[in-house]
Amino acid sequence: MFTSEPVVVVENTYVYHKERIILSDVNFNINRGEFVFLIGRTGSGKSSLLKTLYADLWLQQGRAKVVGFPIETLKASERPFLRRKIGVVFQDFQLFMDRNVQENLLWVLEATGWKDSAKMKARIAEVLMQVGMSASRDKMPHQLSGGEQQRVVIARALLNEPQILFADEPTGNLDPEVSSQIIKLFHEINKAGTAILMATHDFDMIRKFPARILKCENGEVKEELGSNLIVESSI
Ligand SMILES: Nc1ncnc2c1ncn2[C@@H]1O[C@H](COP(=O)(O)OP(=O)(O)OP(=O)(O)O)[C@@H](O)[C@H]1O
Repeated sequence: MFTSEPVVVVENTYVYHKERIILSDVNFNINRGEFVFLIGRTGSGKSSLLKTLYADLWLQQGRAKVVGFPIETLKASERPFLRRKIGVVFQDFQLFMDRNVQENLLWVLEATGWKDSAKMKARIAEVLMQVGMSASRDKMPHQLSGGEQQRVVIARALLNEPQILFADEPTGNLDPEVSSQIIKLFHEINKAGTAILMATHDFDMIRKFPARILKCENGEVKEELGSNLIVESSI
C-alpha cells in the first residue's frame, strides 16, 4: 500500500544516557527517499540520537516513529521487526572476521527469518552486485581493503530492503578517495529509493554531495543551511 508517511518522525524527543540529557526537545521528520546529514562536534550527541532511533538507547521522553514503529513503546521483543526494516552502518566495519563475505550476509538473512537457501543466495548476489563486490563473495574480510569491507557492510545493511539506512561515520576510517566512492554508493542507494540519515564529520563529502543537514549543537538539533558550512570545518 502506498503511504506518504515520513520514514522518521521525531516529536519533542529527549535523548538520554541514563539520567543525563544529551539532546533536548528534538523535532524533525525524514521523508521517504530523503538524504540527510547529521553533523556536530565530537560528543554533541549524533551517535546517541541515531542509537535512540534504532532503539539501542531507551527513548525515555518524547515520541519517535521509525518506519511506522513507535520507538517510545517498542518492547525488546519487537526490536527485531524494526531492525528488519532499517539498515545500520557503523564506522568500524563489524564483520565476522572468521567468515567469508557470503557467510557474513547469510548470517543476517538467517537471523531475520529467511529460510529458502536459493532465495538467500540470490539476494546476496543482488546486494553484492549493488555495491560492486560480486567478485568477493568467497573472500575473507581480511582479504579486503577497508573500503571493500565497508561495501560489504553496506550490502549487509541492504539485505532486507530497508526503508532507511542509519550510517554513523561510515567513512571515518577511510582515506578521502575511498570515502568519496563510499558516499557515491550511498547516493546511488538513495536514488534507488532508500532514505539515509548519515552522521559525519566529513565536510568535503557534504560539499561534494549537498543534502539536507541536521546539526547537533548545545544539546539541540537544528536544521542547518549549507552556506554556513565553510566556517564549520573545524568540527
Ligand atoms: N554509553 C554511554 N554512557 C554514558 N554516556 C555516554 C555514552 N555514550 C556517549 N555518552 C555521552 O553522550 C554524549 C554524546 O555522545 P555521542 O557519542 O552521542 O556524540 P557524537 O556526536 O556521536 O560524538 P562523535 O562525533 O565523537 O562520535 C557525550 O557527552 C558522551 O560522553
